[in-house]
Amino acid sequence: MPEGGEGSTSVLRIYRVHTYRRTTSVPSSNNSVTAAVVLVATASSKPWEVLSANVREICRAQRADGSAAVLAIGTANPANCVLQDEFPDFYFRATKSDHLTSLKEKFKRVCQKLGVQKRYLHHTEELLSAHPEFLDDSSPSLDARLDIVKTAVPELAEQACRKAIAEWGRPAADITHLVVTTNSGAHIPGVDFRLVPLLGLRPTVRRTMLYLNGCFAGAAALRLARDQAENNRGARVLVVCAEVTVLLFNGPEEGCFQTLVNQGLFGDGAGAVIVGAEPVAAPAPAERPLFEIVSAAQAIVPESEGVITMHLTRGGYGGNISTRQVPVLIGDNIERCLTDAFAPLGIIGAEWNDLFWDVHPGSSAILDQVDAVLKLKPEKLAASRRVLSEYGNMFGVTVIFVLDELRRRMENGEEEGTPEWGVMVAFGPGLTVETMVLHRSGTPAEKKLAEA
Ligand SMILES: CC(C)(COP(=O)(O)OP(=O)(O)OC[C@H]1O[C@@H](n2cnc3c(N)ncnc32)[C@H](O)[C@@H]1OP(=O)(O)O)[C@@H](O)C(=O)NCCC(=O)NCCSC(=O)CC(=O)O
Repeated sequence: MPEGGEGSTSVLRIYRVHTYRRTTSVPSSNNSVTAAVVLVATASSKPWEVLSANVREICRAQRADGSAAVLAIGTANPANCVLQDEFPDFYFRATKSDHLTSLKEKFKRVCQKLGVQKRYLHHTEELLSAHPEFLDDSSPSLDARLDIVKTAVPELAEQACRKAIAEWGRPAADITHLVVTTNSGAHIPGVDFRLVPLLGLRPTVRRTMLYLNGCFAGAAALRLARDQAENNRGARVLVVCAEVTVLLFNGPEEGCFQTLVNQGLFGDGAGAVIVGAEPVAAPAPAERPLFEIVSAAQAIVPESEGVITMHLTRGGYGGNISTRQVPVLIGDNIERCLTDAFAPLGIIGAEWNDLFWDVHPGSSAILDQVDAVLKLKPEKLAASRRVLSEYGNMFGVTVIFVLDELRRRMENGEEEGTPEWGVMVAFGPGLTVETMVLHRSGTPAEKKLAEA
């Protein structure tokens, strides 16, 4: 507030910082507006001077008081389910490569090592026979692949979002922000734009589209959503990650190990999460926080550029995953990343078995390495291993499935003595590591406090 001016003090103007009305059901702290700043000025003050002098208060009034929390989760997969045991036969038949007998045997061995039992894929044998150009990555096929994902990705994303919104229990029009990630596409306007009419979001919803963030995309989107929710009072952020890996599909080739890993590991799916701070009880149904997002960080592993790379080519995706190096580098760096994530919260020397874990299941070898380095009890990565086994590696979508699996296990009492605190860890291109400290909501201690 300005001090020491001449003349009498008067209320110059009330600036509405948020203008959500009660009818929108966006959380509000009074009947008409969520927050307002009353600017007081001397008679001689100019409005802009008053505004300048109050920037700090205006900004403060826009921020939420509590920490962001996951309020609902939804997941979806295409209908076409493939069993890992049957996949080598399908893959070599569909790509007319059955004559590559020793490569097929090697592929069978690799498929058994990845930790995957089952996956869902948009591409079927019919789709592949309609696109023989997809079998050879030197054939120009990018346009055809992009045409497929242009509709398939928004459709899959829509299914996951609808489930999250249904669980949340509020109208889609109450979503204020939308964060969408995919590696499957390169369109503008993108999936974010398509989802507005598909879901009945407001045309004023604030959209952010993240392309090509690899497997850390889900954690990155949640990190962004947390910042949005905490910096915009009343914000309800819909995060959706969706992948349709038809851009990655191509035929087997002697000497190209990368193709074998790509075809045996990755799956299609979508995961949606609604994030908001200060959950509200009215109007019913009350919002139910599942996990509070207490902190979020990202780090580049030193000298890792080139360990995981991806780019678009005329034949779909190009790029490289150094499959032998990735588990080793993750093992060498994970403890430091976790220590750095917990230190600002005052936790030094944490006992890793005291936490619950949502680790991106890049493959079995990666989870084994994390287990070994952190000396985790076998059940700690059970949710990550189950998702890898049932759905494959779905890039950034996977950590959302693991979060949903953790929630399901906690609600069903399958996680005896589940810890209150946990961590999400995701890996991706570079090598980049995302860490997110989570706090489970609705613990017995919290319930007791609420009842008192
Ligand atoms: C590829 C693996 C399954 C291989 O498993 P193992 O190492 O246990 O098995 P192994 O050594 O017996 O290898 C099995 C067969 O594959 C061959 N082989 C293994 N690695 C190879 C390589 N890099 N190049 C060529 N051949 C290779 C072996 O010679 C053997 O052949 P033979 O049987 O003929 O003797 C594993 O290393 C793994 O899971 N690596 C990590 C995968 C990964 O990077 N995931 C992250 C995805 S990316 C991600 O999640 C993030 C993102 O994309 O952003």
